[in-house]
Amino acid sequence: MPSRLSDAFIGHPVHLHQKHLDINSLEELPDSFKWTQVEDINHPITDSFMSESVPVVDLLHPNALENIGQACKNWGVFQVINHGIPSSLLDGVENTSKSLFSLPIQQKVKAARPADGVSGYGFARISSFFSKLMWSEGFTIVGSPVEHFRQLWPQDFSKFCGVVEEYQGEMQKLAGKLMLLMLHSLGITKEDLSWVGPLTESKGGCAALQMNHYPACPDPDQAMGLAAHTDSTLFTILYQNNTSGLQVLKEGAGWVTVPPIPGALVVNVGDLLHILSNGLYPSVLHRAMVNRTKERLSLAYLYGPQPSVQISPLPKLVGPSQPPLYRPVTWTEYLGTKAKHFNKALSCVKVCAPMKGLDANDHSRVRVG
Ligand SMILES: O=C(O)CCC(=O)C(=O)O
Ligand SMILES: [Fe+2]
Repeated sequence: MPSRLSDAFIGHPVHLHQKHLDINSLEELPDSFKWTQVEDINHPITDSFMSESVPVVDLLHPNALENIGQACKNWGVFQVINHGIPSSLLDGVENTSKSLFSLPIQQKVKAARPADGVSGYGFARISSFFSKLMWSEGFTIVGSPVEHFRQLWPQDFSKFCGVVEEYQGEMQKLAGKLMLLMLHSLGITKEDLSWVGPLTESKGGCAALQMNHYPACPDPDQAMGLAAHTDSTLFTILYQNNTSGLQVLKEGAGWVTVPPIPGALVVNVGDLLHILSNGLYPSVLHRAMVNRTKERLSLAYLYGPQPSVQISPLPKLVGPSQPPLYRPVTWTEYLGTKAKHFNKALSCVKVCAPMKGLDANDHSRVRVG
């Protein structure tokens, strides 16, 4: 049973049909990047008149706990302010990411992610589920970035490593804090769950840092930055630069843009928290759109438990009238299911059908190309 996150990916190699094409140098959108309604999913795009917006939670507000609970339940996503991460560190990590993606492609591919690996430069892992290509490039870091950064910047890798390591440390602390708040909002304490105590300690959680770059795109209306998906995490903490592009799907409202707020971080519920909460906190479907004139950067801190811990609906949340909807799975096992079934993975670990009609949070209706 793998105990390290990187080992959990080894059994699920990804073979992408988009090799090392440099999208930064393209002046026209090739047909292979043109998405139509068929490749996209069958939900309307909201117009600018929509009245609903993703909640903003102030972590220092006396009602923070209640607001987090409401946001997770109604949206599966919120933006957090007053989170304690210094803005100088956010700027530092944004600049590191900008420097990385500005490198010539020949340099970036020296740190390419291997087919059976998780760390390194490459296109989105989910690309293999779609017939069209996505207008983005990424760099994934699990554990120390030092090996890859030495390949990228043989002379001055250490200053970039320093920034990323500091960011990972701060994210780990914030994730632990948010994990406890989310559990408390469900009426759970860390004494109720044996694996949560160690998880929220300084080196307890497991995480990957995913840097995403969406270059300015000659034809943004036909392109897709990152196709609709849910994250296979407990939750994700995302920093986005000042270019909008992230959208979340809200039942009844369609795609809603998550506007960049200076210094704020986006927190979205992932599939494992969905399972843990027995579907009470829905894993939110999201995607990234692109821009004609501005490049966009985002940094997703993908947070989860120790890979071999069994995740199942919390005993306090199930009972005769609320049967457990999901069977126990480890993160490793779930990543395998996701690698095979993508947006149908949650349905694959479901044990019984919901009482009435379709489960609103079941994304298996999403078309995957
Ligand atoms: O770029 C974004 O806003 C979204 C990134 C994302 O969803 C991911 O990395 O999983
Ligand atoms: Fe995501």
